[in-house]
Amino acid sequence: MRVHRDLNDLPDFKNAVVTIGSFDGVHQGHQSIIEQVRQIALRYGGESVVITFHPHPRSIVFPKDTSLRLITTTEEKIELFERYHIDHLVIVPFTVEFSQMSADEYIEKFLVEKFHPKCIVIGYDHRFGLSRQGDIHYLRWHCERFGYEVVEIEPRQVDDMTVSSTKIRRALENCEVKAAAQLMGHYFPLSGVVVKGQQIGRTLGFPTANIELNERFKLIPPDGIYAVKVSINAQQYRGMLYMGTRPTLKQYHNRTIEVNIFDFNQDIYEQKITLELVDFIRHDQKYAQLSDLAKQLEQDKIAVEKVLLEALDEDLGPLEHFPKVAVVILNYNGRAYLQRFLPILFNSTYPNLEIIVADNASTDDSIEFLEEHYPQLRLIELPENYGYAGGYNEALRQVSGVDYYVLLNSDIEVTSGWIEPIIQIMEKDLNIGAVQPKILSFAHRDTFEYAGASGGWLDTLGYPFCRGRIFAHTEKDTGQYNSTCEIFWATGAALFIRAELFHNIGGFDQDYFAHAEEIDLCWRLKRAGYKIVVRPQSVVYHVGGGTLSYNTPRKTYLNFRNTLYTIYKNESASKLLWLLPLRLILDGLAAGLFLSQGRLDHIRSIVQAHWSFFPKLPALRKKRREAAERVEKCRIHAENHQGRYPRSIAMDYYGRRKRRFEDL
Ligand SMILES: Cc1cc2nc3c(=O)[nH]c(=O)nc-3n(C[C@H](O)[C@H](O)[C@H](O)COP(=O)(O)O)c2cc1C
Ligand SMILES: Nc1ncnc2c1ncn2[C@@H]1O[C@H](COP(=O)(O)OP(=O)(O)O)[C@@H](O)[C@H]1O
Repeated sequence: MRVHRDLNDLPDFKNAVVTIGSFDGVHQGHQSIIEQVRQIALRYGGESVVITFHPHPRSIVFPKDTSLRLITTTEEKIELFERYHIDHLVIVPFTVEFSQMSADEYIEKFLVEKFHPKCIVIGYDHRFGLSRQGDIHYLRWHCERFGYEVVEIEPRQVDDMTVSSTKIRRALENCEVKAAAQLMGHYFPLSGVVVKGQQIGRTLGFPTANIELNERFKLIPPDGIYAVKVSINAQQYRGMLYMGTRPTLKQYHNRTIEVNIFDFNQDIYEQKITLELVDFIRHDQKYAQLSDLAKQLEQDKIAVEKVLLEALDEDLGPLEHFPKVAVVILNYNGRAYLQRFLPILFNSTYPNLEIIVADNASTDDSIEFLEEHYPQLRLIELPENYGYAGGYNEALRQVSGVDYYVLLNSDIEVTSGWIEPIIQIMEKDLNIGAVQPKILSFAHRDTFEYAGASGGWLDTLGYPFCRGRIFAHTEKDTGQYNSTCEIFWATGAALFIRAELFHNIGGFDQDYFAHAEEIDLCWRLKRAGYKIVVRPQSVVYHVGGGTLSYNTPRKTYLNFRNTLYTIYKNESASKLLWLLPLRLILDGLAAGLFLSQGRLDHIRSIVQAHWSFFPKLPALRKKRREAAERVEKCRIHAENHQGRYPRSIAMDYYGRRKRRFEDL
């Protein structure tokens, strides 16, 4: 798009198809006019031209009227028009002199002489020239003489636009920036220049770039805190916006507009900054002390992070390119599953996909089956059964040149478009390390599946549970956990992870053999500052218990031992001092539960688990140190605690009878 601001320096437009207006907000009504202009231009082989004015004509014609409120400044309109692919934007300098042109002069000296239009697209209410003499009829009256065509925008469309502008203004005045965005077809923009403030922000741990607006008529939503997207120098960031009089500060009470930008640390004084308001978080408030405000800011940040992640769902356009994805199934005697589920996997719509089966030394006829029926599939034959952790480590070492790994259990039925929504979000946010889809039960298709459900959480004592499954209680899926959000761990049953990151963070810990190794892997990623996310737009069905059926003594052993490993490797030293002894007691209680059920071999499993952990503690210190080194090597931010439940899930489940995740 070319922007012209000087009427004496316009190009020779080719078959110009022109529309004229103030286009405040460049909302959906305006967008449909722009689309009409583009279509007509296409028909004539001409150029699309939007003419608008700066400053706003009303501010010149009625200089004493200060009630004017604009949704968008001229600079913001330029950025928005850019998105809608017009060829030329002409910003006419609106002066008293310009306003005094007669309707005839406006047509002849301005429209015809400057633009030589082939077509003028205009609504019934458009007026021009001194005292608003000219209208669409007048324009039509002259069309033969000047050789242009007039296309009238449907009256209903014009009226809808007026209604829409009013609704947008009202929504913005009521803090409803999300509703305004829906009406506009884009977020409400707020732009200006970063100026110096009182330098208090940095002392609170939240530096805030103070913004000076450059349009006195700009409509500003009410004071409060908003989740925003931030653009500086064509770079996108996320942040939280504050607008208010800072009642907490004793000495300053001027209204400020300031933004704390996440994951950002640059001096940007005097630079241009544009915000897009995604959602309202809370109203301005007075705090007794600055330390209380700082605590509140921590909470605000969590709320804003959540809102921005959810907003991603609506923002994501189609994928522009398709990074290479390798789905790697680790198979152990799963021929029946391969036969059943591979054809469905091959129906995946994602275009840049390699499907690999790594065989963990199966003793059934898996290999023969694959060689006969899937010669196109890459088969990695492992010499022995390394378990889940070791099997994947070995196999993935042999899978290079791909951007993403998808670790998929053999007993999963995918859905055709299951890959795209996940790659979309991982491409958009580089801070996301791993993602899981929504995991439903293969047998009871409206119910979450035990392993993973709609995302993994971890309680304060290190007990995992899921959004949709707590202990043995799995919930029905009624869409209650359909939002994309951060979690603590993503299930290894269907785990999307950046390929390079998998290796850099050290892959799985092979000592686990199987069970809960993904929690350890995800925890390391979280410690390095990465996000783990569930993307419920992607759905898969899991048979479950496929390789290691639930409730076997072996599984109990691995479960208890591996949980101890995970805690010991990842928890802070000070917390371990009380947590490990407490776990001993709690595991003792679990043993009591097994005793009451007469399942003595499970008690033996717990004893074995402890026996293979506690005496080995000195040796395990090396493991802990190595994990910490890996974490430091991969660090992108401070440790990410999202998805860590601050209470005991057992207390809430058994004591407070909380069965559903949404009741926690
Ligand atoms: C997300 C966010 C929320 C805020 N909420 C409040 C608030 O409720 N009450 C208040 O007095 N100040 C609030 N502040 C403003 C702080 O007082 C402000 O950041 C501080 O005065 C720093 O100003 P400075 O940039 O001029 O140094 C908030 C700031 C941010 C970034
Ligand atoms: N994460 C960040 N968010 C906002 N501003 C930041 C950030 N990191 C560094 N800055 C810089 O610090 C300034 C804000 O710091 P602050 O102590 O609030 O000072 P001031 O009162 O002058 O705004 C910004 O103008 C910007 O130049």
